[in-house]
Amino acid sequence: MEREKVIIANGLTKRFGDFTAVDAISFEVKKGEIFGFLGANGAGKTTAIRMLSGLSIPSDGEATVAGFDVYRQTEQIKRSIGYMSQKFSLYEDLTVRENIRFYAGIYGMSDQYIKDNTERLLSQLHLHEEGNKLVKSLPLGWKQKLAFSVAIFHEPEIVFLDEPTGGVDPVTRREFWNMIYEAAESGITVFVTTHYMDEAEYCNRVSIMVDGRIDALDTPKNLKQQFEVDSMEEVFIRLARKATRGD
Ligand SMILES: Nc1ncnc2c1ncn2[C@@H]1O[C@H](COP(=O)(O)OP(=O)(O)OP(=O)(O)O)[C@@H](O)[C@H]1O
Repeated sequence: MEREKVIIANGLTKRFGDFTAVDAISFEVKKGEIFGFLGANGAGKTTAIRMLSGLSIPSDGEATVAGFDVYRQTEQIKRSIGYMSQKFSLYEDLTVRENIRFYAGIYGMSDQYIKDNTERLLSQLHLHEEGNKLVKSLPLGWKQKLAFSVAIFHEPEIVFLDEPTGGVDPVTRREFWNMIYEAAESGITVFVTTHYMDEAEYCNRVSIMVDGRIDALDTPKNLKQQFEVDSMEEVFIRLARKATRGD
C-alpha cells in the first residue's frame, strides 16, 4: 500500500510586493519520511515553511498539511505539527522542566500526560540532573536536543526543523540525527532544512530550492547519479551556482 501523503503542495507561491520569494513549488511528502529542504541563503525555505506551518497565507497555489488546507485551516495545522528553528525555540530564563510544561500546555496536553512524559524525556536525554536548571545554562547541543524533544512532545504528525543543528560539532549533530531517525520510525514526518551536506545524505529525499523554485527533488542517491557526482555537496554546488539571490 502506498504511504499516506502528509504534505501536498501544488504551485505554492509567496510574493512580497513585486518580489516572488517562493515561486510555484510543487511536491509531496509521505508519512514517516525524512524530507530535506535545501537551498542557499534567501532561496525561500523559511518562507515556504511558514506557509506550510499555517503562519503565513500563500499568495497563490494550493497546499494541505496533515490533510488541512493552508488558507482555511491554519489552526488545525498548528495543532498537528511541531516546529523548531534557531530563532524560535526554548525560553532561556525558564528551567528545563518549565519549558516542557509550557509548550505541552500550549498544545493542550493533560497534567498527567505532561508529568509522565516529562520524566521519560529527561531520562532519555540524560537530563535528569538538569531538570531544574535554567535552559541558558545548558550547552547549545543539549538545548537543540531539548528543543527538538519539546517540538515532538505532543506527538505531532509532522515536525518542521529549520536549521536545527547550526553551530554544533559533528558528533552532537550525529546524536541529533539519531533522534530524528527515532521520531521518523515512530511515524512522525520530518521536514528539515540544513546547510550541512552530510545531513542532506541522511534524508530519505531532498529538494533543492534555487531563487524560490524547486530545481531538483529526489533521493540523495538518485540526485548524485543524475548530476554524476559523488556527494550531495557537489550536487548542491552545481545548483546553487545558478542562484542570483543570497550571499
Ligand atoms: N516579510 C518579507 N518581506 C519581504 N521580503 C521577504 C520577507 N521574508 C522573506 N523575504 C525575502 O524572501 C527571500 C527568501 O527568504 P527566506 O528567509 O525564505 O530564505 P531562506 O531560504 O530561508 O534563507 P536562509 O537560509 O538565509 O534562512 C529573501 O530574499 C528574503 O529577503
